[in-house]
Amino acid sequence: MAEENKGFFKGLFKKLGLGAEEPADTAGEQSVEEQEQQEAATPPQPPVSAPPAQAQSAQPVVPTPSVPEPSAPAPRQVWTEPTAPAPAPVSEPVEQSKPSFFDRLKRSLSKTHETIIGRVDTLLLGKKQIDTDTLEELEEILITADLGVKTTVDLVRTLEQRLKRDELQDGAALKRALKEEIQLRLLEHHAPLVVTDKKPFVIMVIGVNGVGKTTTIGKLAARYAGEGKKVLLAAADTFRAAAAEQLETWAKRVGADIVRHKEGADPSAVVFDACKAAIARGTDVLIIDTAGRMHTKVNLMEEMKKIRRVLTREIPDGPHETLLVLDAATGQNALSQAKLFKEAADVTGVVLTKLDGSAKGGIVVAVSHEYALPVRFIGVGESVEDLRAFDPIQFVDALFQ
Ligand SMILES: Nc1nc2c(ncn2[C@@H]2O[C@H](COP(=O)(O)OP(=O)(O)OP(=O)(O)O)[C@@H](O)[C@H]2O)c(=O)[nH]1
Repeated sequence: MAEENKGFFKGLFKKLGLGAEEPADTAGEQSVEEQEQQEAATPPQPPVSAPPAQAQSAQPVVPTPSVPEPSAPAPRQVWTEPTAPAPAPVSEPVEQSKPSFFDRLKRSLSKTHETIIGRVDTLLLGKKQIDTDTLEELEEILITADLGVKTTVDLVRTLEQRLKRDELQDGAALKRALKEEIQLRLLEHHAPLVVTDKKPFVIMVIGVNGVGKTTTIGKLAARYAGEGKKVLLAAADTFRAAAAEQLETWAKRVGADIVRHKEGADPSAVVFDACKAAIARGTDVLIIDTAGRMHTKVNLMEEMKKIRRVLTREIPDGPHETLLVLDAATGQNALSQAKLFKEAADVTGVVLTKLDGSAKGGIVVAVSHEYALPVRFIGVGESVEDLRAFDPIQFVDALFQ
């Protein structure tokens, strides 16, 4: 068995209480993630398979003097986690520090918790025995809770097998088994986004408009700039002037450079200039914002192909990550978008935004399992610290608690 598989099963057995030693390190965690880990009051993390290390190859750095210099970079600010609010009045000596990320995640998932776990609890209330009828009802709950038909059918089939093996004696056992099986499916494709030291490491961000793409780019820029990386943003969403302005505001705020053209300009031209500038300036991370206004698959494919053609001419192994942003609150629509973009744009990772306040968080499981895509980050609010590296164990724990 491959080493990483051993690690995976060891971690899994530990999670299931079947005895295993120390969990392996999660590969590729960034310093912000370390802060997140400290914050999160979660049980020990099982190992997750890190994405295959990308071979180091020297970038053909050909600085071209003719490259138009983008606007001067704002002074770099190092982003840190906001500090805890001021201490409470003396009358309340209880801890008043800001809630841990785990607590915030739990709160964000409270509607999804109601939709899935609340209904499962009602189903199991007073049930002395679990039978196939119970599993049929569970199937209906999961489908209507946005876990997707394919994932639900797979989950329920596995639970049926466990029922036959006499593993589901009561409601508590069924709930435990459901949690384990959801975690397993999320872990199957899980891999954090590892920004290697390729210069520049290119992240192309795609998704339809309004899903939180620009905000996500701003938050990512803050994360990487906070780690001391030199970040350049490419405003290749040229359809809407406000998009580039919004990106520029983020660039100033986090101390990143930006390359932008006039509204309506050719997105590929922005990408070309951004690549040249990134190479010339020794940028660590180049993040490309793209427009999400291609309504048909053919249009989308053509636009993506064109951008990639221009990009790979300058940076032959780029983009190193094609990040699809999906709005979790749109449920099944997000699933359809994942399908369309996966077919058209070689998606390598997903960001699920707006999980806060949404009852459709089950979509995280559906997107990951149905399309075999790693969820890299989740968005649980509008502020910078609300974009978090996705942790399947923590996510499912928060969902079930
Ligand atoms: N509550 C919440 N709001 C979010 C989150 N992520 C983004 N938003 C908000 O969603 C709205 C749309 O975000 P944008 O970043 O402008 O979306 P976009 O996909 O770039 O949209 P276009 O620029 O129109 O293409 C903004 O008001 C964001 O603040 C999140 O995780 N939670």
